Amino acid sequence: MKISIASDHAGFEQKQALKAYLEEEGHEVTDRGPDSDERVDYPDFAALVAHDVAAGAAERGVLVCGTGIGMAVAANKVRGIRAANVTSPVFASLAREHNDANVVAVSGRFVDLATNREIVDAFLSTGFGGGRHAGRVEKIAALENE
Ligand SMILES: O=C(CO)[C@H](O)[C@H](O)[C@H](O)COP(=O)(O)O
Repeated sequence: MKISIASDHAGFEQKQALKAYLEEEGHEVTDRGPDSDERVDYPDFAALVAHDVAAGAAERGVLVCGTGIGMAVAANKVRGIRAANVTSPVFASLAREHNDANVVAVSGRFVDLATNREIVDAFLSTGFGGGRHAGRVEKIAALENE
């Protein structure tokens, strides 16, 4: 799968590890930075990944900051993005199954790497459930026209 990944300084270390893990798993990963743990602003990097996904250059996005919250808030400002801030594998599955989330935002400071690997695995391997969830996701999209 084509994946776009980025972080801020707080998520840099786990971003590097998750990128390597995803590549080992056979995914095609675009690293949108940063290249060091020098302090940066998370919206700049959330935007790069969100635009990759919105444009179809990547099928899914992975973002890492201190909590994942700022990244998700910023990514969700881009039309077509449904970013979920996730702290457990089951929430990752539900974000896909119920919400058709296309970006996952994880915490580099409060969630360990092993858990974040499981989160990303669940996020990438779970399909959208459709059915009763489809109309709800359409209503989310309609909010973008208000
Ligand atoms: O956006 C966040 C909080 O919701 C992220 O955790 C950021 O990584 C965090 O705000 C960065 O904080 P810092 O004090 O500048 O390291």
